[in-house]
Amino acid sequence: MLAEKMSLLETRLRQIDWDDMAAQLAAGGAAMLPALLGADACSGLASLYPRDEAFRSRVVMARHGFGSGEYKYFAYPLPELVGRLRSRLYPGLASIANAWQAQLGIDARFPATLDDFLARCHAAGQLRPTPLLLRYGPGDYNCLHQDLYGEHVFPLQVAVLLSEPGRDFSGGEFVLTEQRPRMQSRVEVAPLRQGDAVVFAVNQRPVQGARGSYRVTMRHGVSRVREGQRHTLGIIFHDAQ
Ligand SMILES: O=C(O)CCC(=O)C(=O)O
Ligand SMILES: [Fe+2]
Repeated sequence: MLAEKMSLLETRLRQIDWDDMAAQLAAGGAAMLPALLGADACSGLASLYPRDEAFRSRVVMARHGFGSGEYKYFAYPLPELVGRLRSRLYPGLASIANAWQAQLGIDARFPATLDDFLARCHAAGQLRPTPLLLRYGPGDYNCLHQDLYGEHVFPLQVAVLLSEPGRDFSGGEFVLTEQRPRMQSRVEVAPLRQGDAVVFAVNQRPVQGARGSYRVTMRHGVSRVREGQRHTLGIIFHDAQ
């Protein structure tokens, strides 16, 4: 079963058009990866939520003013599917991240493999895993935020919708805002179905202007769930302090 899910995932990962992803990110700050996971993989991941032994911590969003609903950070070792997604998505995203660094005139580059990037995080005391499962019920939402957990930040992250809109829940749209210098903010909604992923900028991204590149600040969140239950898998590449 797991072997079958892994080979489906490998096939899907090999189909990713990284140039198209870079172009989507440059155009709007988010890129869709349709059908990254199958329905079985989605329900399997969502069903881990109550299993406390798989996680290192639980966050009740209302207690921190983050919104309403809750999430749990996975413990190491990550479930195989989550670990595989994180390590296999990283290299392509690192190429995009390095092109962004060049565009912004920043010398530092991200290493080619997740292991090498995590070694940097770990050497700086960012040791705790950040992939997470989120759970929302009726009335829950996730305020606009950025997932920053220390000095080392990988500039792109991925969220996979594990529930099916219209069947499992209504409302609960994934939203992104883009704050542009001296301009009003722009908003984008990612039209996710079950198993679809969205790739987006964690913090800032470059935009090509008439006189060189400038940075815009991105935030993401989830609008209010109206009915049902919505689960998401979040893949953040930097570890946390
Ligand atoms: O539930 C969502 O779609 C948002 C998840 C999120 O904030 C994240 O993955 O960082
Ligand atoms: Fe987030």
